Amino acid sequence: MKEFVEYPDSELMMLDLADRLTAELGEALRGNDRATFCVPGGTTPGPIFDVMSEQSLEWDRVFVVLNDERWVEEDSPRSNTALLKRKLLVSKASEANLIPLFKNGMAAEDAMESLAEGLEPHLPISVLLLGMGADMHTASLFPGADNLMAALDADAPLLMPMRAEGAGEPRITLTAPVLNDALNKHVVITGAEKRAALERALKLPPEEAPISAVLSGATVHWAE
Ligand SMILES: O=C1O[C@H](COP(=O)(O)O)[C@@H](O)[C@H](O)[C@H]1O
Repeated sequence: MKEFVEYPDSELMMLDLADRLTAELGEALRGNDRATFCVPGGTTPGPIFDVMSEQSLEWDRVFVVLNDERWVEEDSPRSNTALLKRKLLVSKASEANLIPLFKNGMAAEDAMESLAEGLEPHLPISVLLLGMGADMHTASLFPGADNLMAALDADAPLLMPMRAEGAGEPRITLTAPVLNDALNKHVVITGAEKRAALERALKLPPEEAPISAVLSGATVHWAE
């Protein structure tokens, strides 16, 4: 891990982190014609998205992709794509471009190739924000998942389908090498349980604690 930043409260963390991510995207756009912003789903990042969506940036040059998607249709409350469309891709950020990680009416395994083709031109990721579950999963790299070892491999493809007991539905995830190639890497976590899980993960191999596979060079942001 590069740095562990502890904030007095989660509201302040979300505001500070939003500013930092927007600044890093701005920096990426100064040197390139476009930037790729890779973000988590789940319950944590909503307040960051709320702030960022109102911030001034050349959003039409930003390409947004999820770390992972739950293989459910967009009308499901579990859809990470729906969260993005509701929280980030609104207001000023409605100009940003979404790189899809879901295809209606197809199995994850069958959609993998065409979704990877859509992602490939936008790599490496300019700015990566990851979340983490209390079980030490990040993206959809779950402990005990069927394709975990393949997704951690340095030669992994860009995307992999993933099924795990703790995951609920089938998943699709960016793999560890794609996440690790990101030019700026952040992890956001809240609460004592996740902080304890992160501390445990630092002593465990990635097959037991997948978050530990992507911590190198990452700044971890924590608040109660
Ligand atoms: O299922 C998922 O979980 C993680 C963590 O979610 P949270 O609700 O505990 O914040 C998330 O980072 C990932 O993108 C998501 O698909």
